[in-house]
Amino acid sequence: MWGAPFSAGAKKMLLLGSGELGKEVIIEAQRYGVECIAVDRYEHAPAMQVAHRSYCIDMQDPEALKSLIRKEQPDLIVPEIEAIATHALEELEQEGFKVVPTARAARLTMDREGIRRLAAEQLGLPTAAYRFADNLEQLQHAVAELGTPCVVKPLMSSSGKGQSVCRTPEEAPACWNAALKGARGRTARVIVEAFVPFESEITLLTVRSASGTTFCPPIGHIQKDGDYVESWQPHQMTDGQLEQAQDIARRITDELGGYGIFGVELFLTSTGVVFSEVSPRPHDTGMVTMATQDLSEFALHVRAILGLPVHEVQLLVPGASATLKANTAAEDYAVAGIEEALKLPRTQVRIFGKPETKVGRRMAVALSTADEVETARKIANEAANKLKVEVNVNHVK
Ligand SMILES: Nc1ncnc2c1ncn2[C@@H]1O[C@H](COP(=O)(O)OP(=O)(O)OP(=O)(O)O)[C@@H](O)[C@H]1O
Ligand SMILES: NCC(=O)N[C@@H]1O[C@H](COP(=O)([O-])[O-])[C@@H](O)[C@H]1O
Ligand SMILES: [Mg+2]
Repeated sequence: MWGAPFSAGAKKMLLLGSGELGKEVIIEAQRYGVECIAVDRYEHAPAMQVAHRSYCIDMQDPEALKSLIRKEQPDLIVPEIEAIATHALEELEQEGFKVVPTARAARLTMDREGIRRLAAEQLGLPTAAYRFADNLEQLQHAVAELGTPCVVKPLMSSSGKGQSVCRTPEEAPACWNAALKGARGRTARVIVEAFVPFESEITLLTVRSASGTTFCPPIGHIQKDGDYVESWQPHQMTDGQLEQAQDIARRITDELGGYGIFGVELFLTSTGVVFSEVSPRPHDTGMVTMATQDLSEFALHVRAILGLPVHEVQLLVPGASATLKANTAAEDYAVAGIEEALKLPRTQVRIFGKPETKVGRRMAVALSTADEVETARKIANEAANKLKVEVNVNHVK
């Protein structure tokens, strides 16, 4: 039970990170009459454009974070990205604020070391062999121990930023420099992972709610340079693989606790299912659920975090998503080709409305459904190819 937005009895949700995923979370929360506050490090972020109000702060600055939250007094603090001063969230939780799903989950998953040690060393989940390194010498030692190819990632980064595959020991210095450049956080430490020769990879969206734990049908995806370019649902798996995947997802999400959706990333290999990482929030590859499920991953997240019941998720139709990325940096841009994309059958597009482009920045996504996943993938890719980011179009206002 809650009052209208702006009233004393309003239910207030404060989102930390305001990208394309947060935009959909806020749209779903608005449907429940929740008062929505969007926060990010830059102005006019996508979720800010659909929120009741917004703030631009450095979310890695604990003092800035605490003073905003104490001022706003939200009922729910919803992390939408990893790069947040999570120790400040733990302090706020101690004061009685509710962090989604929990402040500890946000802290452990923002840092690849935290979640990897928990998954592999505490829970005994199968993962790639790994080492950590604080400098080039340690990285070279780790590469020698793990063998090549291996994958080097900054401890704090997402969407593949700063990640590289080290194919020979000679490539180690280039990998070290790439990690330093791409790290979002304030640490120079990296994780080095043995390369997993997977047959396919999936996201198993897992919802923890007042009704218990429920799983969405598996989402298959393809990543380029560590970032997702295409996803589809359902992904064909054997009963045995699905059982292993759900078992891993249940163990890691039970350990993290709290209510909300989790994107559990898994590799399917010839010898079994391997845990990769988990997001305690909606997942980019899960955008496909806006077209395929009765309740999208965003609707499920909002329902779960509000403490509402969540029933078994219904897959209504097979579908796929394909992304549009910018290839140059520009402040003036437009997305062309929307009409052509929408001429394709059973296709929708979502344009995120980011204020500027950057090299490799995700700007929009095409969503298609069909009677077969393969057809949906083909059409979603065709639709995304019709979309173009045109820069410096010199719009006259
Ligand atoms: N050890 C590995 N072996 C093989 N491929 C890997 C390995 N680690 C990562 N990858 C590939 O790189 C992709 C991105 O890796 P990861 O999920 O760790 O990065 P990320 O920056 O956290 O991405 P996101 O934030 O989009 O989830 C994986 O989905 C997979 O395709
Ligand atoms: N893999 C994580 C992911 O997809 N996160 C999504 O991307 C946004 C950042 O985009 P930007 O880098 O273009 O600002 C985040 O805010 C979130 O919505
Ligand atoms: Mg990932």
